[in-house]
Amino acid sequence: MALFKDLNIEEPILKSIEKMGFTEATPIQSEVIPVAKNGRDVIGQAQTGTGKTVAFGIPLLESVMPDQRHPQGLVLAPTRELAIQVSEELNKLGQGKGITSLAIYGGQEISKQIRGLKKRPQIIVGTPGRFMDHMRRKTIRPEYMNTVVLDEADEMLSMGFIEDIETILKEVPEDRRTMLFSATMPKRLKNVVTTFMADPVTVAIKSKEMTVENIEQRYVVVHEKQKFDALCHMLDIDPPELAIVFGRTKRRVDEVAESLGIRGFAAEGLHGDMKQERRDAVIRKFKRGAIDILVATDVAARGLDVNNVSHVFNFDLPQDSESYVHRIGRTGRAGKSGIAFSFVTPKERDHLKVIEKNTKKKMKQQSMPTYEEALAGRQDRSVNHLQESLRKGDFEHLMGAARAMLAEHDPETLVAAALKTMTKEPDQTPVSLTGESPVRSKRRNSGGQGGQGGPKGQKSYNRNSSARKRSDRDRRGRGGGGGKPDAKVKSLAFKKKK
Ligand SMILES: Nc1ncnc2c1ncn2[C@@H]1O[C@H](COP(=O)(O)OP(=O)(O)OP(=O)(O)O)[C@@H](O)[C@H]1O
Ligand SMILES: [Mg+2]
Repeated sequence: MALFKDLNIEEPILKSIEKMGFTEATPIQSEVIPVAKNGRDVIGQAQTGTGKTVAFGIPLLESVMPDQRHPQGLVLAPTRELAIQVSEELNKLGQGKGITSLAIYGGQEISKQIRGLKKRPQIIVGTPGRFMDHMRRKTIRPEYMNTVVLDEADEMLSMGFIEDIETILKEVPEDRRTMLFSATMPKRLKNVVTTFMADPVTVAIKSKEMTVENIEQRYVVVHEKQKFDALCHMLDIDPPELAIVFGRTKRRVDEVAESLGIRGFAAEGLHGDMKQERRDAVIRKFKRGAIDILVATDVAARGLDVNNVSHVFNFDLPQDSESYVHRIGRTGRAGKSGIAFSFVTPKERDHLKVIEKNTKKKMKQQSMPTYEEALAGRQDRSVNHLQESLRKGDFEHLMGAARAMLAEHDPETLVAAALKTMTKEPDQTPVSLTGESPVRSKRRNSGGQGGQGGPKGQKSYNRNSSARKRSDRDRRGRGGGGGKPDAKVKSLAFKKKK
C-alpha cells in the first residue's frame, strides 16, 4: 500500500491531493505514477471506481508548466457528463500548482467555451466532436500539447469515435505522450492501440474477475411485461440510497422514468436526445439527492462517479459484456459496496451466460419479487420511521392524546393501527411501456478480456458497439458514414512515433 507522499509527486500537487483527503494511493495510482515519470506512453487498466482519473491526472499535471498559458494537455472522454466530471477533478488536483482545466463539450454554447478559453486553461477535457470544432475554428491550438489521455479508451477507439480520434491525434505534435485508460481493454483492440502509441507500457491491475468484488450481482428472470412491477417492488423491498436504472433506448428511458414518477418514485431520465441544460440539471439533482433514481441509457454507463449509488438495475440487459461491467461499476466505487440487479427475459438466458463467461463472474438468481414482499418492505420502513421518531423525541404535546387512546385500546392494537396509517400501499397505477425485443448475443465470444484477437472478433465488436451506441453520442450528426466497420479499423493511418 503506497502513500502518495512516498511516490515522489511534485509538492504543489501533493498538497492538492492531501486537500482532497487522499493519503493512500490505489493500486493503479501507485503503479502508474512511477512508470509515467519517464514520460513513456501508458495503457492503464484497472477495475471501475479504483481511481484511474487521479492515476492519469497526476502525470498529466506534472507535465504542464503553469506559467505557460496555452493548452498543454488534452483529455478526451466519450460523454459530456464525464468530460465535466474529469475536468472538475483535474481542477482540484491542479489547484496547488496553479493549473486550470476547461471542459469542452457539445450542447453548450460555443461562445461560453470561447470565453472560458480566454482565461487560458492549460488542460482541455473534451468530447471529440466539440474539440474538433474548436480546432477548426482555431479557438484551440493543439500545437503545444504534450500529453493526450483517452479516458474510456476502448470506447473511444470503437466505431463511433475512432475517426474523430484519428483526426484529432493528427493535429497534436507527434512527440506527445499518449495515455489510455479504461476498466476494460479487449485484446482485439490491442492492434488498434499500437498504431498510434510508441512502445507503450501496460499497467494492468490484475483481478480474477472483470467486475468489482464488492458489487453483489444478481439476476431475476422476468417477462418483458413484468419488468416494471418487478422494479417497483424491488425499490420497495430494499430502498436504495441512490439507484441507476439502465434502459436500452431513449424511448425506454423516457417511459420508465415517467412511469416511476406516476408510481410515486423520485426519478428522472438521462439520454442523448435531451437538451444539455436538462442533462446537466438532472445530473446535479441526482448528485445532491433531490432525485434518488436516475434512469439512463448507456450515456451514463462509463466513468460517472456519483457518491452513494447503492443500486444498479439493468432494466434491459446490455448488448455487450463491457457495457455490463461499466454499468454495474457505477456502484461499489472507492471501496464501497453495492448491488446490481439484471432483468433477464426467458429468451435472454443465453445472453446472460455469455456475460457471465466474459466477466468470469456468476450472478446469483433471485426470485421475482411479490406485492406482499413490497408491502412488507414499506411496513419495515414505517417501523424504522417510528423508531427514528422515538429517538428524536419532541412529542410531549401529543402525550395527552396518546393517554386518552391508551385508555380505550390495548397498546399492541394502537401501534399496529399507527403503522397501518403510516404505510402507503405499493402503488399499482397501471402504466404502459412499449415492449423491447430481447437482446441476443451476436458474436460467438462477446468480447471478454481474453477474447479472440483475430480480425473476425474485431469486425463483430465494432459492428455491435456502433449499432448500439451511435445515437447516444456526442457526435455532430454526420449521418451514417457508410463503410464497413472492419474496413474503418484497418484504414487507420495513425503515425507511429519513431
Ligand atoms: N487514493 C484515493 N483514495 C480514496 N479515494 C480515491 C482515491 N483516488 C480516487 N478516489 C476516489 O474514488 C472514486 C473513483 O475514482 P475514479 O472516478 O477515478 O474511478 P475510475 O477508476 O476512473 O472508474 P471508472 O472505470 O468507472 O471510470 C472517486 O470519487 C475518487 O475521488
Ligand atoms: Mg474513470
